[in-house]
Amino acid sequence: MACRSVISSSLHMTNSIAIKGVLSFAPNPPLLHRVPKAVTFVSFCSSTKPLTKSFQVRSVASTTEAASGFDEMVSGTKRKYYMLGGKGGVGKTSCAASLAVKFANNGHPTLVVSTDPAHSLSDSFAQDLTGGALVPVEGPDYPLFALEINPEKSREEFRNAAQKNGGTGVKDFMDGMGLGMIADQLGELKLGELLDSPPPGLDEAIAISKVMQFLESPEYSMFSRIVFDTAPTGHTLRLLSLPDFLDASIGKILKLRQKIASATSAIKSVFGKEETQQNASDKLEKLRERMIKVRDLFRDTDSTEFVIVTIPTVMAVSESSRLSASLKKENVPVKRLIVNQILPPSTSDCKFCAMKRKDQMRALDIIQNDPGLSSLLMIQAPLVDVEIRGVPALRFLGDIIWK
Ligand SMILES: Nc1ncnc2c1ncn2[C@@H]1O[C@H](COP(=O)(O)OP(=O)(O)OP(=O)(O)O)[C@@H](O)[C@H]1O
Repeated sequence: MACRSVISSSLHMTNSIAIKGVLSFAPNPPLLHRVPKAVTFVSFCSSTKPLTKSFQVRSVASTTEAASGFDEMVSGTKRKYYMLGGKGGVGKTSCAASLAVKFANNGHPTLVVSTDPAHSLSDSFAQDLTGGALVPVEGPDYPLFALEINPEKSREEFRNAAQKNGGTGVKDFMDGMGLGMIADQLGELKLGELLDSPPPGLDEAIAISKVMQFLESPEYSMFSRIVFDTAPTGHTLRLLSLPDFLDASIGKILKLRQKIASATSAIKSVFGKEETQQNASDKLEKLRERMIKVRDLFRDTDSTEFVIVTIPTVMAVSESSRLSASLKKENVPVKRLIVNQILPPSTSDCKFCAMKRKDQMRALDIIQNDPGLSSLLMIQAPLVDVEIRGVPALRFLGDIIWK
């Protein structure tokens, strides 16, 4: 038996076999402006009797009834950061992009940033957003810009600054001056090694610190909402401890540099390198400051929230449970859990759908019994039958998720 149970956009439906209900969203009070929107829920199964309208609307409502608390997310003009993260492929980019569109359509000049080395923002918005610079996204009512950070390029900048001060460049320099003991201390920092074969998460740490650098510049001051589409869980977890590690490493290098400054200044002035070293030192100090800002930003309950995205499978939920525990341990504020791609209701399932639904129920059950996950506000997002690409599709998804 062929069976379909879908939720579809009125923008999308051309061959609606059985449109069962139209639910008009009662929009939340706008910050500046909001366009009312109607979304059509469709459910049909080719060989079974059609669903009744009342069942349809009631069932869909049960899928989406838990409000995301968007009112709270959208209120206020003070800048807020939202970081969306989870296992690979669960829909982080779609959820992040739909949130960014929703903020922009509610009056917030918004920036959506991808720090995932495998960017998919361009695919999600169906626009070319590559290039490592601010790119305007066409479509939303208020300004929405996207930024895909190039981790390779950022890492190269970091490497250059570090090498001049504490990496192999300085080590060789000091070896040459008979300061081997200090050089050994430098070896302990393992910074050169770190940069040569960076662990997962370093790229992301550097990418986010790059964003911090951008945010200090005046052209970024307009953004009141900043949404991060982060790299998959493993990277994010390592990222949380990296700023501390890097901060300590850079701090040690700077201290060391001060110690040897007097010993080397005469030699450096002979070789005319004083100015270059000072510039590099300033750069490193700035990077260190940014790392501290990144660390503080991740833990600032007033302005930042990490939203966990998952799907209803045992594997994804287990990973989300670990992520939630780690975020808690690191004092990163988490309030919401999106369970994405939930099968919409249907009176009659094919064998495949019935099995899938049972699996999903089991995964939802695990969430309810998980001490960390169950304490979060669960937002259930349905599996839709459109590919989430382009602003209209993101707006459609956003209106379902962010209520
Ligand atoms: N609720 C949904 N219904 C239907 N398709 C969805 C839904 N959410 C996401 N998708 C689709 O799933 C695919 C993966 O989504 P997305 O790129 O957002 O995931 P991701 O977690 O960011 O992936 P990655 O870890 O690879 O960056 C995309 O094709 C997207 O259109």
